[in-house]
Amino acid sequence: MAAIEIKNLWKEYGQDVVLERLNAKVEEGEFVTVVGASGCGKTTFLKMMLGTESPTRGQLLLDGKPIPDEPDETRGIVFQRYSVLPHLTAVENVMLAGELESSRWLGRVFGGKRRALREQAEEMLASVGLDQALGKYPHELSGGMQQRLALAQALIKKPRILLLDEPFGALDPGIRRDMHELVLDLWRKQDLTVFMITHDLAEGFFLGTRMWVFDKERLDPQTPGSYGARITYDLPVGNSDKGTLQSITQSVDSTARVLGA
Ligand SMILES: Nc1ncnc2c1ncn2[C@@H]1O[C@H](COP(=O)(O)OP(=O)(O)OP(=O)(O)O)[C@@H](O)[C@H]1O
Repeated sequence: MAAIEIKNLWKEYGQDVVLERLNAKVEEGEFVTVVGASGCGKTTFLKMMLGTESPTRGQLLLDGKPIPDEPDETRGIVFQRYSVLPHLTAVENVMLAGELESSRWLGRVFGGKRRALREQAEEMLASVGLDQALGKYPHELSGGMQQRLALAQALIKKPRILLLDEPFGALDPGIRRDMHELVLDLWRKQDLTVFMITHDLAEGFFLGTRMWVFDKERLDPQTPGSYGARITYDLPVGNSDKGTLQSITQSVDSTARVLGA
């Protein structure tokens, strides 16, 4: 059985169809990169994976059961600009992410549990290269370091699935390359299944084992919300030729022109 199964999935907001008829199976350990025009529903899909949005039709299954409809320890998420508490240090921010999970009602843990959590948070920060920044506050960290902190927060609960919504979009190219290495390392070492949205096709090709293109097959320029996006390409990346890359770029650009009009 595939770890994740998407069966005839739809998402509509009122009259607007955002996603329609998505079908796919994803095995444990795949790294799926998701590209597509702005506004065609990539984040909406990730939110359904996280459980903060529900499908309007169809099913999203994890191990054959509907994916939990609220965030839990199975899934971690990193956004392009992350939100941490500015008055907490790096290690405290990571501990908080672990605390909220292990003590749902109080939101705090004490004594031996707290010491264990601190150790875990320190290890997690070391694994993302922030061992020298445990006591730093978010405003003392660079953009790349802040995204490392966001990764540590997402991973403290040992999720099976890591959801990344353009996590490196705001970073300089050099820093991005370091982050690529880090994310590939975490993916391999922690046996993660990753879904990562990117606007950068080359990044999608480089990082993924599989790339999905979200695009509208049917597009009415007068009412772009009449039809939803689908997975128009599902490619094992690494094996794709330049022509494919070009035709994806053309179709995504023409949808982007209509949606951005
Ligand atoms: N809560 C909501 N209520 C109504 N419409 C929404 C809601 N959330 C998203 N949408 C609409 O759904 C569509 C898809 O949005 P989404 O953010 O998923 O696109 P995206 O592909 O991730 O875009 P981007 O690449 O710019 O982040 C947009 O038209 C957006 O306005």
